[in-house]
Amino acid sequence: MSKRLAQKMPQLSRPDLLRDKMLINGVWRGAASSFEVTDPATTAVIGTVPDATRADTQEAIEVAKEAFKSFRHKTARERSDLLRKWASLLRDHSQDLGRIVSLENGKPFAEAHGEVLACAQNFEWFSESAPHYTGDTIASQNPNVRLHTIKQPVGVCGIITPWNFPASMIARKVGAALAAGCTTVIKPASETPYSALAMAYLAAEAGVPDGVINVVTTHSNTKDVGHELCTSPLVSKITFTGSTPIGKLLMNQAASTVKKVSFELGGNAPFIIFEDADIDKAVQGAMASKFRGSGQTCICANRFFVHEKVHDEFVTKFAAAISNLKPGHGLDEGTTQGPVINSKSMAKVTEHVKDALANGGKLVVGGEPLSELGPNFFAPTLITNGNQNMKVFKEETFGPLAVVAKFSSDAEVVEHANSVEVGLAGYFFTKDLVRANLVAEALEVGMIGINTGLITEVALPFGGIKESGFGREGSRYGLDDYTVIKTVATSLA
Ligand SMILES: NC(=O)c1ccc[n+]([C@@H]2O[C@H](COP(=O)([O-])OP(=O)(O)OC[C@H]3O[C@@H](n4cnc5c(N)ncnc54)[C@H](O)[C@@H]3O)[C@@H](O)[C@H]2O)c1
Ligand SMILES: O=CCCC(=O)O
Repeated sequence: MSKRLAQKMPQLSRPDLLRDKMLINGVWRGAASSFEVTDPATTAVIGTVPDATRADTQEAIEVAKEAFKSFRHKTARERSDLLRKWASLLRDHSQDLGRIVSLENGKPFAEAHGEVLACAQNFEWFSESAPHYTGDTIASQNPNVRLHTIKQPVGVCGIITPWNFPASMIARKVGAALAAGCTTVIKPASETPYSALAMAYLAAEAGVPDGVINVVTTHSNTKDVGHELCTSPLVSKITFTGSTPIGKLLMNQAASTVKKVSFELGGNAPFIIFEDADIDKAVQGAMASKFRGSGQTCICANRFFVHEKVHDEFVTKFAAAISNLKPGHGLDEGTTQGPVINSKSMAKVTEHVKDALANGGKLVVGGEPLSELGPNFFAPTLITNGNQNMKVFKEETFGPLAVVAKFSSDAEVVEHANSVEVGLAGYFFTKDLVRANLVAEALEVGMIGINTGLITEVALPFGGIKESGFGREGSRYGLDDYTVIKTVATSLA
């Protein structure tokens, strides 16, 4: 273990939560080879985990299929109790889990800890939903027929998740899956497997039966493992959160066996400030929406549109707030801004900054890597004079870059906001009730924040439209994606 690593390795009150094996059928085991996981702030190695193969994945799928035979018959109350216990263990160990999330993802500890609590809330939500999720009695058109529906678990779910929320992207899916009575094979991102493994370890402690939750970690065999999950006839559903290009690839693969699918894909959120907005509130919202996770959340504001009458006031206050951010290691006290995940992300932020400046942008704050902090730190950056020729107005940066464009009319700004292929989240600030309704209806996105930059909570139906995907996670719709409706017609004649 490297010295650099030892400095940042968090002290855990439960060191056994840092698992270095994968979980198949209740057994913690290795694979033929393993891969290294690194701390994005330093690139020091945290440890190694198994590099699962297609054969390992087939085994995990088979045991999940076997476990489904009995798990599907657990009563809703029994599944509810399991989720409640799991949530409670997550709360008990939230400090340790937060440290693991922060270490492997890079986000500040406070954000990582918040993510763990969000996981517990997800399990609590689905624990409450399970016993209340029932079919319907339907009035038939025929007096001699009775119709009713039953909702049944879809079966084995393949779960593929990204690194930006190493814990909560899994919780949203596995919470709903277990509430419905499904079993799962989880493939976490290779950058952040430890959070997934720790959560699965606590699931076993909560009493989740062997084979219900399986975790396969992989790096060099990602394509094979993904292909197996998406094409195996034993898997009934694929749920994926990640980029739009990989989503399209997996959707194609899943079509071969007509699986039920839900896809939470990339965004490119517009953030609009109208002339009647409360500017201080808008700055607060912009900070929360743009810089959470160092700009690496799928619902991060990516394109700022500010009315010409309030542009200068907003820019001055936004620049001051950005200058107050404190970049550093996520586990260091006082850090409010971690690194980006890797060199590929650094390259993308750098490219978007250069491109914006080459297309007439004016640098206000930041603009450069913070190499003295580590290889993956980029200064929180603000650029004005934004325009539609810039790359950042066409694709998400997924990094700490905010570019502001001026606008002068509602029609113009809505047209620009809708000019991209994706539609996940959108935000706007106004005090005008009529405008608020009309703009909310006009924006082509799945989720809208009005006078707020923070929208995520478990009660909110989370998901996108257009090329941001489909399906809704959390909320009262969250179980629909993990169940099938069976209709029963009974003849009385
Ligand atoms: N809509 C949402 O809820 C949401 C949430 C988080 C992230 N995202 C999006 O995810 C992207 C960033 O995450 P990322 O870089 O990890 O995305 P990614 O698509 O590269 O990876 C996501 C997951 O897919 C896996 N993967 C990659 N290639 C694969 C393949 N060929 N077959 C099977 N699996 C494969 C990765 O290992 C990871 O587990 C951004 O575009 C972001 O907007 C969306
Ligand atoms: O990155 C996507 C999820 C964002 C969130 O949970 O707020």
